[in-house]
Amino acid sequence: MDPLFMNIDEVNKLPSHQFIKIFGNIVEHYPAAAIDILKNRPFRDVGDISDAVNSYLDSFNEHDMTKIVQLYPDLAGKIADLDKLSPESTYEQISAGIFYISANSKRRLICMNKQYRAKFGFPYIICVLGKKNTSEILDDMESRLRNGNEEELYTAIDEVKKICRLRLLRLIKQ
Ligand SMILES: NC(=O)NC1NC(=O)NC1=O
Repeated sequence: MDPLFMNIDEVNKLPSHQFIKIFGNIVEHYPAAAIDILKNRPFRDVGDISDAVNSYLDSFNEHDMTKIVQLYPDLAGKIADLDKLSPESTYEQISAGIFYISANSKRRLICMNKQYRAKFGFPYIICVLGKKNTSEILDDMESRLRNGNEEELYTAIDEVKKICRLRLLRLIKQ
């Protein structure tokens, strides 16, 4: 997602197809979120759009929440290695230094990614922008691996919401 700063009036006036094109990856690989929140226009500000996305996600049952979190790529996973991440994820993972972690940290990350997927059935998700360093992420992953299934699904959805908000902030002028 190239930074494209629009103000809120411009967002409110976008033709629907353009709105969906621009906001179609606010929830990773899930343009249905952008289509759904269209009905909430006009928005007052970024917070208002973010609230609309959050309410949309909160309306899901656990089965559908699981489908959403399964759409996210692993941190430093195969998709990243193949350079096939979405532009948004690429920006986030590069900015957070995930692309440049040491070989040791990468081994630890890959190993915990595997354990996490095996336990929960979806990838470990954390909003990486704003994290101090990769050890903060690795420590969080280690601790979340001890969570129960339901608690972890809601934690993952909370991280999806944070990622959405930061994606919106990259698009809309405050
Ligand atoms: N798995 C995971 O956390 N992925 C991500 N986190 C984030 O902030 N951007 C991502 O692609």
